[in-house]
Amino acid sequence: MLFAVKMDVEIPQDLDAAVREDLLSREKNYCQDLQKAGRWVHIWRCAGQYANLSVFDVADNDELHTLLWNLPLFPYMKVSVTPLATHPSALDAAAAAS
Ligand SMILES: O=C(O)CC1=CCC(=O)O1
Repeated sequence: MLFAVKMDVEIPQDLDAAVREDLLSREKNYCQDLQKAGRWVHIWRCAGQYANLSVFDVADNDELHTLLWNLPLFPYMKVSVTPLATHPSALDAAAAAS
């Protein structure tokens, strides 16, 4: 199942710099591990925002919830989830088949 997920990041300005760097490092590793596993299939920066628009390919809502809940930055994010369905005009074979 495909989900579009928008993550708006709001890290407090007064968060300790070392804690911030550790969070960002763990977030990057977590994200890249999920990309390698084929779960996190797109991540795009939303231009002009400290936010990303991502696409996840997961078994179900529960798997998505677990992946999002375990994001190191989760406590500092607003997350919105949109389930995706096939668009009838899509040329992309992978999109049409899913
Ligand atoms: O910078 C962001 O958009 C937050 C984020 C999610 C995964 C990652 O590596 O950074």
